[in-house]
Amino acid sequence: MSAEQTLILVKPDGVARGLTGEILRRIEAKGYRITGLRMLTADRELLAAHYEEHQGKPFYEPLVEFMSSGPLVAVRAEGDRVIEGFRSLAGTTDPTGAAPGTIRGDLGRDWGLAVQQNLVHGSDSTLSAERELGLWFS
Ligand SMILES: Nc1ncnc2c1ncn2[C@@H]1O[C@H](COP(=O)(O)OP(=O)(O)OP(=O)(O)O)[C@@H](O)[C@H]1O
Repeated sequence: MSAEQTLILVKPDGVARGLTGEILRRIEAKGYRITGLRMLTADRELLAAHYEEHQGKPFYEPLVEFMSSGPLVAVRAEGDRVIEGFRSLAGTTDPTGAAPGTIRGDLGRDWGLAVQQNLVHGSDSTLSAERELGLWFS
C-alpha cells in the first residue's frame, strides 16, 4: 500500500510573511515527504471548489477574497498518517488558542483576522485529501 497523501496550503499570509521555508521545514522535519509543490495565485473558481463545504457561511466571502489576494504555495505531502499528523503540526484553527510548538501557535498572529489568516490549510480526511489533491494537482 502506498503512503497516505495530503494537501497542504501555505496561505497568502504565510507566503507574504516569508514563512514558506519555515513551514516546509517543519513538514520535512516531521519526516513527511514533499512530492508536489506549486506557487500560484488561486482564482475564485478553484477556491469555490476547495471551500465547497463553507459556501453560504458568513466568513466564506472574506475568506475567498483573502485566499485569492496573493500567491500561495500548494504542497502535496506523503507519509504514514500524514493527514492527522499535519493537522496536529498546524494546531487549532484559531492561532490565539493554538498550542505552542504548532505552526499556528508559534507563528500565527493575534489580531482581528487571526482565525481567517491562520497560515496553513491541511486536508481533514482521506476523502477530502483525494478531492483537494485533484483540484490543486490535477
Ligand atoms: N469564524 C471564522 N472566521 C473567519 N475565518 C474562518 C472562520 N472559521 C474558519 N475560517 C477560515 O476558514 C478556514 C477553513 O475553516 P475550517 O473550519 O475548515 O478550519 P480548519 O479545518 O482549521 O482549517 P483548514 O481546513 O484551512 O485547515 C480556516 O482555516 C479559516 O481560514
